[in-house]
Amino acid sequence: MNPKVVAIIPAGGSGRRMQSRNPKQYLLLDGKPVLVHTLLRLQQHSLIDEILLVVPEQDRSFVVENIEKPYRLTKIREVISGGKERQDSVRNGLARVGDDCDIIVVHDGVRPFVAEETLSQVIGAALRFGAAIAGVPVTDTVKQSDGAGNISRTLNREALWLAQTPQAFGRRILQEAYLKAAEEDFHGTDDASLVEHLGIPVKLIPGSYRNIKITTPDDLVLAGAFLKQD
Ligand SMILES: Nc1ccn([C@@H]2O[C@H](COP(=O)(O)OP(=O)(O)OP(=O)(O)O)[C@@H](O)[C@H]2O)c(=O)n1
Ligand SMILES: C[C@](O)(CO)[C@H](O)COP(=O)(O)O
Repeated sequence: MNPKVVAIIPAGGSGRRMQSRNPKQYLLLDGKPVLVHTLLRLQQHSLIDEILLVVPEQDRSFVVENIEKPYRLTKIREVISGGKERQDSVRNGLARVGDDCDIIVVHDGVRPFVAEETLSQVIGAALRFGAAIAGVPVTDTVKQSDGAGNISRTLNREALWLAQTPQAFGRRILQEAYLKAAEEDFHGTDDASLVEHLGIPVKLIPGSYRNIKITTPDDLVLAGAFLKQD
């Protein structure tokens, strides 16, 4: 039997660094909200069975009426209220995952350029090894600051990667990681950090430099250029 794959899409942020009136997940790219671009990529992926979409609590009905229904996002099983931090939003999504799920894929609602191939490879590696994320090698030289405006050391770039989403995990592994994080008040900026905290190895799958997270106004300019090329 095929494994059941559920995608949790955290889109519950307010986009402070974008400094726009509307949260960045609703800003238009080529006439469609950023979040719709992202969701269509997951909707169209043959390995993804269900989507749990997490949005700001006050936006749930807006998202159902203006995103889920008009764009026929039929894989969305539930639109869930987000929490204060990204980790809280993913936790709310995780609470709605059924026991029949084998693999959970977490993917930021604001990474609209995720490639089909990246999703396939990350899901495949999670099936084989239990935990896998997409990432790209660092291309700049990385300095550690001493916190007072000086460099304390230069890190070895050979070993450094930028973590992206998608990040995929066996269901029980991610549930256990979130449980331990709650018990120990552990906070991470991605889901893999929580699994690493469990002591479980996580595979790094080379992704794409195009899989940007829309974070600042400059990212929207870049996204517009990528769309023109597609
Ligand atoms: N409480 C939160 C915060 C973030 N996210 C989601 O997690 C993803 C990555 O977060 P980020 O880029 O930091 O989004 P924001 O928190 O909205 O941005 P900022 O930090 O600039 O406020 C986004 O899809 C965002 O909507 C979420 O679901 N719930
Ligand atoms: C999960 C993530 O996209 C991996 O790079 C990133 O850590 C999210 O960070 P943010 O500060 O919530 O944007």
